[in-house]
Amino acid sequence: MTKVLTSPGKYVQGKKVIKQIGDYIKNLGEKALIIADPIVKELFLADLETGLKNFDYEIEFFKGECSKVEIERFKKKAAAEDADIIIGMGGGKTLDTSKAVAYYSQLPVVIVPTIAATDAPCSALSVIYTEDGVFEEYLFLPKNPDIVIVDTEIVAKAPVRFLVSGMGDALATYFEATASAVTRKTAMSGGTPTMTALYLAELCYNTLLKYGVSAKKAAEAGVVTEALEKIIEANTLLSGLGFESGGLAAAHAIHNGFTVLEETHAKTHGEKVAYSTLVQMVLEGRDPAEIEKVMNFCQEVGLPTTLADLGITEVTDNKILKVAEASCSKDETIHNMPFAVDAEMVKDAILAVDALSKNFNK
Ligand SMILES: NC(=O)c1ccc[n+]([C@@H]2O[C@H](COP(=O)([O-])OP(=O)(O)OC[C@H]3O[C@@H](n4cnc5c(N)ncnc54)[C@H](O)[C@@H]3O)[C@@H](O)[C@H]2O)c1
Ligand SMILES: [Zn+2]
Repeated sequence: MTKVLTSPGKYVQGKKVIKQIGDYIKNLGEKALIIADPIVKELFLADLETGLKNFDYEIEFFKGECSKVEIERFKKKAAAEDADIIIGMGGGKTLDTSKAVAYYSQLPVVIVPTIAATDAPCSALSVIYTEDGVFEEYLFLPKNPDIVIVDTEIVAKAPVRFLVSGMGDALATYFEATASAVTRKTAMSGGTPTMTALYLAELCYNTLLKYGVSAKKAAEAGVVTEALEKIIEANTLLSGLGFESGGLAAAHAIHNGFTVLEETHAKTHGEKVAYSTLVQMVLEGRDPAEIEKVMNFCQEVGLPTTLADLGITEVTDNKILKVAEASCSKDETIHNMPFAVDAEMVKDAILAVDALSKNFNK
C-alpha cells in the first residue's frame, strides 16, 4: 500500500506569462521544437515570439489528431532540427502529442495549454487515437511534463464552453478520488493516494462551487479575474493531480459508457463527466441535499443535468442499459468503487439523475 504522488516539475500560471516563456525554459536546453495547434498562428504568435526572442526555435503546426503517424512526424522533425526541448501549445490533443514526442525523443517537454478543458496538461499520459479519431490506446509516460505554463489571458479569451467543460471534468475528481481511496486502489500514479492528493481533490471541488459561476462570467467577458485564475488552477492543476494521484472510479467509467451512444458525441468529455458525477452520487446514495447542490452548480454554469442536455432526446431503457453495461465492463474504473456495482444499478442511477433534474427550475 505504498502511496505515490506525481506531478509536473514546475507549474506557472498568470496573465501574459507567455511573454516570459524564455526565462522559464532556458535551463532545459537551447533549441525548441514548438508543436502548436493552428489556433496559435492566428491568435498568439506575436506573444510567443516575444517570449522566445532570445531563444532558438522552430514551429511546426499540429494536424488535429494525436495519432502514431503525427507523433512520428514530429519526432523526425525534432531530430532534423536538432531540438533539445519540445514545447506543446494548444488543446489536449496537441499537448498529448507533444508529451509523446518528447518521450520518444528523450527530450524535456514544456506544456502551454491554450484552453482549460481537460486534465491533459499536467499528466504523465497521452491518449492515442487512429488518424480517423478512434481511440487506440493510453500511452503511460515515465514522467510528467517538466514545466506547465498557463497564460490565463489566453484561456480567458478562448470559447467559454471549454472552461465549463474543464469544470465538468474537475467536478468528478473529488468524488472519484474519495471513492477509490476507500477501496485503496492503486491510482495512475502507481500507488495509493497521499493525504495531499485527497486534499487537492477536495480543494478542487470547493473551488468549483465557490468560484465557478464568477469565473464563467469573467471568461464570457474575456477578462482575467482572481475567480477565473482559481478555476483555471482547479481545472488544470488540482484536477490533474487529483485524478492521477487520487484515482478514478464510477464517473469516468460512466462517461466511457456514454460514448457508445452516437448522440452524445457532440458533447465534450467534461460535459459527459459532469452528468456521470451526478450518477455516481446517486449510486453512492449521497444526501439528496448534496446532490441538489451539485446539480444546481451544473445548471448555473451550464453543464448537462438531463439526458436531453447530453443529446439523448429519445430515452429508452435499452439504450441506457447499453451505456450502463459499457460502464461496467471488466477493466473499467467503476470497479474501484467501495461496493459492487452492476449495470442495472448504473442504468437506474442514470435515469434517476434525469428525473431528479426535472424537479429543478432550469
Ligand atoms: N492525457 C491526459 O491525461 C488527458 C486527460 C483528459 C483528456 N485527454 C485528451 O484530451 C483531448 C481533448 O482535449 P481538448 O478538448 O482540449 O481537445 P483539442 O486539443 O482537440 O482542442 C479542442 C479544440 O479547441 C481549439 N482550441 C485550442 N485552444 C483554443 C483557443 N485558445 N481558442 C480557440 N480554440 C482553441 C483546438 O484548435 C481544437 O479545435 C482528447 O484527445 C482526450 O483524450 C487527455
Ligand atoms: Zn476526465
